[in-house]
Amino acid sequence: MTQLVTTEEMQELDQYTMTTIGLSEDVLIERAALAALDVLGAGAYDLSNVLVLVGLGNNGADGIALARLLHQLHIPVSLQFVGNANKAKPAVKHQLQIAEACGVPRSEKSDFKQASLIIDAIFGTGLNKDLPDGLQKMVKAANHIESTVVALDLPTGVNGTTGQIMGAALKAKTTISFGFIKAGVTKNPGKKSAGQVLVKDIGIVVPEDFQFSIKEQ
Ligand SMILES: NC(=O)C1=CN([C@@H]2O[C@H](COP(=O)(O)OP(=O)(O)OC[C@H]3O[C@@H](n4cnc5c(N)ncnc54)[C@H](O)[C@@H]3O)[C@@H](O)[C@H]2O)[C@@H](O)CC1
Ligand SMILES: [K+]
Repeated sequence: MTQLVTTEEMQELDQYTMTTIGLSEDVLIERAALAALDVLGAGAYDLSNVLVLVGLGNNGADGIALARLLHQLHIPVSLQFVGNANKAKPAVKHQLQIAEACGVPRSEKSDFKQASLIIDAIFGTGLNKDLPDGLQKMVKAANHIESTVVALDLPTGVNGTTGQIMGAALKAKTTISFGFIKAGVTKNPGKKSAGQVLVKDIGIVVPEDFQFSIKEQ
């Protein structure tokens, strides 16, 4: 049996875990990154040149932490920001400081053809409007050359609740869902963008009286 969630429910559970239970945001980010590392380390991916595409919210923070973990294992990895890093959320800036201190390389221009694997850490459950035009173009270019993409939590551009495509969506080989599978990756067209969907525990706590809006499947 699998419990699906809407993005609103996932955000509520993230908040409950942080504010009521007291597990820090950094711990959740580190666990998300470790969970993704677990998947990548299982041997199904070419890790010879990993490119992590990073957005300005916590999905990006997960990606930066993952890049650091890969770098510390001597796996060739570089980080590329999508958007202006100065406008990033505090968690992203914090992860970036740590990554820089550890010497994780940053790349300014995307060369999708060079990458053996692209990690999509641009948008997750926070996506609430269509992708900006420039990002739509970038997503389409990446899809066009059929890069191997592993999406963190959700493929960028997929509405996590409805499965709708918000302008354009990255086509992933695998989507690693943190905590719970978001309903949007079980409904087309989001399902097609998500590829194989895996779910990984990151320590999210569910209140006893919590009512999920979707029945277990
Ligand atoms: N406690 C938490 O909140 C946790 C979050 N985690 C990760 O963080 C993700 C959610 O993070 P965020 O809520 O920061 O959101 P995202 O990182 O998905 O998005 C970042 C922000 O971009 C803005 N935005 C939305 N749509 C946009 C658009 N079309 N164009 C431009 N800007 C747009 C929103 O303000 C949004 O908060 C999850 O999917 C998961 O990967 C995990 O690290 C676990 C813990
Ligand atoms: K993502």
